[in-house]
Formats: sequence, structure tokens, C-alpha cells
Amino acid sequence: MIALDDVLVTAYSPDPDGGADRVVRLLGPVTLELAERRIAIVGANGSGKSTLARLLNGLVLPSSGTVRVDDLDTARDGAAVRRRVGFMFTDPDAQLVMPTPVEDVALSLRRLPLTSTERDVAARAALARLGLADRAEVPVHALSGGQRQLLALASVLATEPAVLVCDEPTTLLDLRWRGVVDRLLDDLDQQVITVTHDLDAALRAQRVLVIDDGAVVFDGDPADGVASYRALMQVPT
Ligand SMILES: Nc1ncnc2c1ncn2[C@@H]1O[C@H](COP(=O)(O)OP(=O)(O)OP(=O)(O)O)[C@@H](O)[C@H]1O
Repeated sequence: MIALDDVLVTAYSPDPDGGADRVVRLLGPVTLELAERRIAIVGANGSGKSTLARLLNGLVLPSSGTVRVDDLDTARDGAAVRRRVGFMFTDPDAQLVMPTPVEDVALSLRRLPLTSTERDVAARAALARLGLADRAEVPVHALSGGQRQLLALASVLATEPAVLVCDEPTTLLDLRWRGVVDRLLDDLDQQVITVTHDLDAALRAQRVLVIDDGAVVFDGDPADGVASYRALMQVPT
């Protein structure tokens, strides 16, 4: 289980008047236990959703307080946390580093005790699962944005993390692939925590967190959470 205890995230921001940098609050203080298998995080642009998501695998560290993943502390045990908690970025280019899809997935498998042939077979199977079997050797830069997003998901799923954190996983996908990825995420055995602007996806979760101005302003039932978010955005239900 992931537990946040009195977590505050701050950053330094330049003073427009030319004075010393100011400390600004990005998130918190937040205390949460995240145990449900499907959790959605919704909120306005810039409200702090990605900051919260990135805390969960140690990509962002708390300025104060602690984030624990089972017995691990994200500030102390970063590498072990990231083996347990996979992260899929909104922008796939933030995580794709190899020239071809098959090499990129194989790279994410480098820590597993596999021969290079086994790694290649596993990488191709992961690509096939996301409909990319025939793209294995196509240069990553030649893939469409949606294909790169699918590749990023293939790479993170190949490592079989216990928890998957997705930051807007279907933003770049067309309707068909959005459906495929939604079903795939819904069917995973792992815990899946998703930042999303897709309110249908949020409604399928077991628990919804609504973030506003760096605070959790709603935490609970998805239908109520989506209604609360709509009210916050002044969008009629
Ligand atoms: N390192 C940083 N330094 C200063 N400000 C930051 C830093 N990281 C994030 N922010 C600011 O914190 C706020 C929250 O950012 P965050 O990316 O968590 O928002 P978000 O809810 O995910 O937004 P979106 O839906 O647009 O992706 C934003 O105003 C952002 O500009």
C-alpha cells in the first residue's frame, strides 16, 4: 500500500520584482492511504495532479513528510520504489530513450535475469500486447504520437510493476486505441492509479481524488467525485 503522511511539496520560484526566489507550495499538506485497486485523480490544469502522481514513485520527493510504498520510503529507497511502482508519463518522449521500440522495451527489462534472446522475446510479446508487433524495428521518432504512447505503456508493463501510476495515459490516443488501453488498464491485476481528464475513466475507478490548488478537496465515491469536480469547474452535470 502507498501511504502519504503529512506531505508537503514546495519549489523555489523567481520573484517577479527581482528579489530572492520565493518558496511556493505545489501540493499539500496531504495525508492519504492508497489501497484501492483503481484510483483516479482529477482536477484542473496546474492543480497538482502530476505532482501527486510523481510523489508515488519518488520522481518528486516531499519537501516535508513521508511517502511510503509498503516498507519502502521514496526518499530513501528510490530505486526499489521505482521497481515496485511503474510510471507512465503523459508525454511518451519523456521516457522513450532507445532508437527502436524493441530496444526500448528490452532496456526496461535489463534488471530481470533474462538472456538477451529471452529479453528480445519478452519485449516483442509486450509490443504485441499493445498492437505494435509490426512496429518493433521502426525508428521511435517515426511512430505516431499515439503509437509512442502505446510503446511507453508497453515498456512500463513489461517490467510487471506491482503498482502502475499513469499520468493521462490516453490523451494522445484515437477512440479505438483509447478503448483498447482503457480495457487493458481495467483488466490489469496490479493496482492502477491514474491521473485523467477522462471522466468516464474516473467513473470506472473505485475511488476518486479531486485536486484543487494543491489540495485534495474530495476523496471518495467516483460519481460524487466527478460531480464535485464538475461543480468546481462550474460545468453543469
Ligand atoms: N519544479 C517546479 N517548480 C515550480 N513550479 C512547479 C514545479 N513543478 C510544478 N510546478 C507548478 O505546480 C503546479 C502544479 O503542477 P502539476 O504538473 O502537478 O499540475 P497538473 O494538475 O498535473 O496539471 P495538468 O493537468 O496541466 O497536467 C503548476 O502550476 C506547475 O507550474
